[in-house]
Amino acid sequence: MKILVATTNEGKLREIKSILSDLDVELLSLKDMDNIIDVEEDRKTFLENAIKKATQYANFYKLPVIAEDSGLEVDALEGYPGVYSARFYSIDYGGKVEDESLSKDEKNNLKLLKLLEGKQNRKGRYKTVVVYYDPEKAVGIWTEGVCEGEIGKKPEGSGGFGYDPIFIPEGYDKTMAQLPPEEKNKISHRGKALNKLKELLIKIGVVKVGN
Ligand SMILES: O=P(O)(O)OP(=O)(O)OP(=O)(O)OC[C@H]1O[C@@H](n2cnc3c(O)ncnc32)[C@H](O)[C@@H]1O
Ligand SMILES: [Mg+2]
Repeated sequence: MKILVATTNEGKLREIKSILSDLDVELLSLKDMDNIIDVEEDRKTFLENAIKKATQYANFYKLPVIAEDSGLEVDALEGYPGVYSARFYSIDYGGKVEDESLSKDEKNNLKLLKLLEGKQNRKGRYKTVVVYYDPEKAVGIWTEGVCEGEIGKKPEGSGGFGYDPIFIPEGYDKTMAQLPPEEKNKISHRGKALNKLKELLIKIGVVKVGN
């Protein structure tokens, strides 16, 4: 069976495909589709955004879909960036970063480090909500995963994506970007949520292990 991994984020796509690689399914990406629709993420929670993405993509492409909404919540910033994690550099909270010579991820990280300058409490966590939705069989499942950690003082490492160069997982003295991908997938919010989803999909007979 085919499942569309409906994300525009290459880093997420890479990790989702690797974590689900032991399933007997063909994982498609938006690049395999004839045309790409844009789903506006205007909801207040990861769950609502993930449901919106999964249902809109599934109903448009008439395929079972896995979509997720995720982000970083920082305690000293009242939980920001949260659902604004992808575009944190461009929102009013904490001021905008306009340096067009930087990538979106670099602008997000620069803004976060600036807002945490001098702050003792650097605790934070990655959160994701993953949604599987099959419009034909009317099967909808969602799972979530959390990865506790703290924000480092400067970007380190070249692996992963997004906030990984400044996110130090609990129990580690390295950033997520300094860990090999398989290590990140074992401890990340995405790995936890997708492994829960895998278990449920196998349990209800939607997928099997082994390809
Ligand atoms: O919505 P889609 O198309 O899936 O792609 P996106 O990048 O916009 O994804 P989100 O809306 O879920 O925003 C998640 C942002 O949170 C950050 N993020 C999520 N998971 C991460 C991870 O594992 N490592 C580093 N940053 C992460 C990163 O900046 C993402 O852009
Ligand atoms: Mg998004």
